[in-house]
Formats: sequence, C-alpha cells, structure tokens
Amino acid sequence: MAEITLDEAKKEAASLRTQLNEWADAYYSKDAPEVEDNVYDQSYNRLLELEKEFPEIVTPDSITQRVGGQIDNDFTKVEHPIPMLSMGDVFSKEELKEFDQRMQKLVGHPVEYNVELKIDGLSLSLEYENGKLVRASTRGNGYVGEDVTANAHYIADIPQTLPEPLTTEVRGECYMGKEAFAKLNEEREEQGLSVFANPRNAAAGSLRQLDPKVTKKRQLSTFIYTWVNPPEGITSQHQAIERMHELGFHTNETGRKLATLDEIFDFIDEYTAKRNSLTYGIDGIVLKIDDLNIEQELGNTVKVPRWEIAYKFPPEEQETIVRDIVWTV
Ligand SMILES: NC(=O)c1cc2c(=O)c3cc(F)ccc3oc2nc1N
Repeated sequence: MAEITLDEAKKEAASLRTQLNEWADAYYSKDAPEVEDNVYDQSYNRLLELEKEFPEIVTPDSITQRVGGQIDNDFTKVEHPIPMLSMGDVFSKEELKEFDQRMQKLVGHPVEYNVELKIDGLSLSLEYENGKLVRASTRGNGYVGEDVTANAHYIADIPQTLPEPLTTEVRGECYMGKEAFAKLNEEREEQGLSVFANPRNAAAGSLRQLDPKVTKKRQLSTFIYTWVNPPEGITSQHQAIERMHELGFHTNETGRKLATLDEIFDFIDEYTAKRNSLTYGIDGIVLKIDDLNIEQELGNTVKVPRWEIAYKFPPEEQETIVRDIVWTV
C-alpha cells in the first residue's frame, strides 16, 4: 500500500464506507445495482486494505464488519468456499491483444480460448447432492451469498434432479429474457408499480425475492457456464459446457473454441451486430483459457481470475450516439 498517514486513511475509509453503503443499499434493498460487481469489489477490498493497515480506523458500523460484508438482509447466508469472483474488464480490442500476450507469456505458448457471450444477469450457484438440487445461492460479495433455493425451484430451465447421482456445483447467470422483461414492466405499469430499469435489475429483483411465489410468476432463465468441480476427464471449458448441457443444464450454444485473435475479433464483430436481435441481454464477450488445467495453474488474483477477461461493449444508447455526434462533427 502506498504510504499514507493515519489521517488520510481515516478520510479515505470514511468516504469509501459512505459510497459502499449507498451501493449496497441500492443492490440489496432496491435491486437496482448502481455499479458492476467488480467496481464494488475494488472499493470494498480497498476499505479492507485500509482497515488492515490501520486497525484503529475500523468502526463497528463499517460495512466490512457486517455478516457477509454486506447490508444484512433477510436471506439465509451461504458461504462460497470457492469464491464467486467477478471478472476483469477490457473495453478495446487492443487491450484484448495485451491480455492474450500476457497469457502467452504466463503460459509460455499460444493458448486456445473458449469465447462466450457475456450474459447480462446475476451470478447463481447451484449445488447438487446425489443428483438432487439442494441449494441455490447468489454471489453476494463473492465469499458470502444469499440462499435462494426456494426460488430456484420455480426457474423452469434449472434441472431439479440430474440424470446421474452427482454431488457437484455449477454456476451460471440468472437472467430475464427481453420479452419477459417487457411483459413484466407492462403489468407493473398497469398496476401503478415502479418499473425495472433493465432486464438485469428485473432478474435480480425476481430472483432475490423472499416470497418464492413472486419468483414463480416471473419468467427467469439461466445460462450455466462454470463447473466448479468437474468430474475426471473434463479438461476443457468447452467440453465442460457440452457435458453440462448433456446433464440437462441450460447452456449457451454460441460458445466457440478459438485460437487466434482474428477469429476472436470476428466473433466480437458478429455478436456486436447480432446483439439487438438476441432474445436476452448481453453486455460483452468473455474469453476463457479453454484448458482447465492451465486455469487451475494460473489461479485468481484477490478479485478476478487471471485466465479470463470480459470484453465490454460500449453502452448501447448514449455511447453510440455520442460517438456518432463526434464523428459527424
Ligand atoms: N455473464 C456471463 O455470461 C459470464 C460470467 C462469468 C463470470 O462471472 C465468471 C466469474 C468467475 F470467477 C469465473 C468464471 C466466470 O465465467 C463467466 N462466464 C460467463 N459467460
């Protein structure tokens, strides 16, 4: 940590706490997250760092002192022994090139990636015992999430039992399709209720419901993309997704194993063009080193896996318009 005085640490911690409380309140109480998970995580980890360096600045009401590190809400807490991390983001093909060069340097040879659409939803963990769904939980702060098992029983594409008696955990994105989102907001408007700003907030508000009957009325879906403890013989991300599909999980079939940046850039251009015609929201493309053994070797930083990166599309409306205006001028 760069040398700072106790006084500076106190000031920075106080402003971090205010900001984190506001973000957590928006996320937990209003289902209207104001920032991406990893922006929240960066501030949260910075506060942890300051409090570790200067224990005397810890206050009892600091968000780091709360169970699960977040605003306490009514859900049962679920520990994630394997943390549900967020992903590092890049915003240009140039940065993707740098990521690829970094990977090649780390691994010592060119690597193949599994390239996937980045679904704009919220992370969901599904745990099975002997092939039965025993727990579903949200990401929370990555280390402690919320138990939403009762609600997961009402998400149609989640297999309640597997064709094999597996004891396993998979993770994916819970999302609401664009059509279901439009219908829900229409109904809410007719009932004089507030409408959701976007499908992601609608999915969060529908999954993180204390009353499962509310979730039942909402059309939630999932795309499963991670096998936390894949069985022997599954050594590639692409293969893991195919096998999870065979087991009945809803996976996104657009994923492709690509070896060169040119192919990856073509994939990005293809789905930038197709984005509006998809029946669900995406906010980018995810590149993952396909070889799961290399993923294991590279591991994670405190916040994000080293072996994957999310390329984010520019925000749909304002960014494009601004860009056009600039170019027109
Ligand atoms: N939104 C997504 O469509 C999507 C998200 C993630 C993650 O958040 C994610 C987080 C991890 F720590 C590890 C792998 C991941 O893979 C992922 N893959 C995806 N396709």
